[in-house]
Amino acid sequence: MSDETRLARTAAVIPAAGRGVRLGPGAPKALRMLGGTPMLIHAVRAMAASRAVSLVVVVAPPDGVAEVKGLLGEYPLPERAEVLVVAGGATRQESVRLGLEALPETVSTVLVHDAARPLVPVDTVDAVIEAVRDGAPAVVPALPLADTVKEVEPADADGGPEPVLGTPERARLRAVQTPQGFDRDTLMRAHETVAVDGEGATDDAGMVEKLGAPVVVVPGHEEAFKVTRPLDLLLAEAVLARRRANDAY
Ligand SMILES: Nc1ccn([C@@H]2O[C@H](COP(=O)(O)OP(=O)(O)OP(=O)(O)O)[C@@H](O)[C@H]2O)c(=O)n1
Ligand SMILES: C[C@](O)(CO)[C@H](O)COP(=O)(O)O
Repeated sequence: MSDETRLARTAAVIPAAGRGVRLGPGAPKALRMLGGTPMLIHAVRAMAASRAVSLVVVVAPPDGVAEVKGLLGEYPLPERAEVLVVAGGATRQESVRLGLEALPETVSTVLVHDAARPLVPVDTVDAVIEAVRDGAPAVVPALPLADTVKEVEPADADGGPEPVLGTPERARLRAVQTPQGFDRDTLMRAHETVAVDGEGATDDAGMVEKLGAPVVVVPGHEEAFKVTRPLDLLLAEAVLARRRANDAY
C-alpha cells in the first residue's frame, strides 16, 4: 500500500461491475465508449476532479479486472488521486461492499458513484463531500421530478393495464443521483447489517435509511444522469460534444 493510500481521508468507490443489460448487447456498460473514451474513465476523472478525493476504488466486472487495469494505464488521469481495482459481485450492493472492503483505515468520508453516471460535474461532487464533512452521515444529490408519478399494482407477465393505487405529491419527491456521500462508519455498518432481498439495494442511502440514520438531499445536476438505455448514451454524447465545443472538458 502506498503512502498516499495510507493517508487518504476521502475516497470514492465506483461500482462498475454491471453488464448493462438495458443498454443492449455489447461490452459491460462501464467499458463502453463515450466520446472515444470508456465510460468508466469519465467516471474516475469526475471523482478525481475533486481536490478532496485522494483515492478511487474501481469495482470491475469479475472477469474484467485485468482489462480495467489496462484501461486505467492507457488513459490520462490526475496524478493526485490513487486508483485501486477490485473485482465486483452479482449485484450492485455486493459490488459496493467489495469496494468498501478495500478502503484503508484512514478513510473517513466515502463517496459511492455509479460508473454509469460519467458526466457528473465536480461542483456536485464537492457539494456532497462538504455536506458530509459538515456532519451529515449520509448525503444524496437529487433533482425534483419533471413527470407526475403514479403508484400502480404492477402487471403480470401478460403486460395488461396496471391499476393505479395513487398519485404521490410531486413536490415531495426527488430523483436520486450519485455520488452519494457517507461517513465511513455509517456506510460500513449499513453494509454489514442491512439485508435486502432479491436484487439487493438499488442505492446505498436507502440502506442507511434502514439503519434509522438521517439522510439528507443536496441539489443534483441534470448532467449527472445515469446512462441506462440507448437514448441516454445519445444524450451523453451530445452533452460531451457541447462541453468539448465550449472547451470545458
Ligand atoms: N453487479 C453489479 C451491478 C451493477 N453495478 C454497477 O452499478 C451501477 C448502477 O447500475 P446500473 O445502471 O443498473 O448498471 P447495470 O447493472 O450495468 O445495468 P443493467 O441493470 O441494465 O444491466 C453501474 O455503474 C454498474 O456498473 C455493479 O457494480 N455490480
Ligand atoms: C444508485 C442509483 O443510481 C440512484 O439513482 C440507482 O438507484 C441505481 O439503480 P440501478 O437499478 O442499479 O440502475
